[in-house]
Amino acid sequence: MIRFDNVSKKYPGQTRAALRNVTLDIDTGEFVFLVGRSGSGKSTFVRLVLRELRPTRGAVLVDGRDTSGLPAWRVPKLRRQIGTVFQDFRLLPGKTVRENVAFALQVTGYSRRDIRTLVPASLEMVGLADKQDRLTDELSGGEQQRVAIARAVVNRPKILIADEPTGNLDPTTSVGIMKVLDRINRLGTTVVMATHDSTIVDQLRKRVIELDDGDLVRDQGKGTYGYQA
Ligand SMILES: Nc1ncnc2c1ncn2[C@@H]1O[C@H](COP(=O)(O)OP(=O)(O)OP(=O)(O)O)[C@@H](O)[C@H]1O
Repeated sequence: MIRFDNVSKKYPGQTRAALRNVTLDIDTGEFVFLVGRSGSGKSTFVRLVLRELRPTRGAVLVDGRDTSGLPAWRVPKLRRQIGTVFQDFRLLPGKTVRENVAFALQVTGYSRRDIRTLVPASLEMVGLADKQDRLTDELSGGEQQRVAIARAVVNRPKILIADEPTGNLDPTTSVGIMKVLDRINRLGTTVVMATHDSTIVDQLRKRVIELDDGDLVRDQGKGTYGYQA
């Protein structure tokens, strides 16, 4: 589903590459933790998958397609296959839970009928079926992150990328978020989660990919966090 083939990325004006010769394959349906110290290249990795960046060398393939060669008009279609969730939720203020999730579908031209079935189904999956008419500003952090997850997967993307999704949440709330991500993964979505949360990584024992200063230094099945922050 995601393939990095000898990928290097150097930002303009930088002497050191942010990623160096990274080769890996993430199969359909996998759950992968992406770990590494601050500045090790995790966000660069994520941005390459989303084709916000192009590799300086090598190729990034998403669902079999080399993203470098994609013309600009095909990029939105690529991104629709990839749901994204961030540490800071990024919800629309002043709107309800339902409106936040529906918005993602409205802007991509879904019919009202599809929106009426997809939005409640997605909110049900994250455990917010009873909060659809609440303003997101009035929800707890954990609930807001659930809304963001519902929005990310409402169009049933093949891949979900979560960049520090528990970074602003307390440990108990984080466990709830991980249950939701696990449920989405079990339904067939490939999940890549960049995280500094060692407790979660050590508890869930999924595949762990570690970056260190731009190098892929570990790719471990049923892995642990594995380093001291
Ligand atoms: N837009 C940019 N221009 C120049 N250098 C950048 C840019 N973005 C990131 N970098 C550099 O690339 C390297 C990797 O950064 P990246 O943001 O991918 O790390 P990260 O692992 O996501 O860090 P964090 O855990 O703090 O989010 C760092 O040295 C960073 O300073």
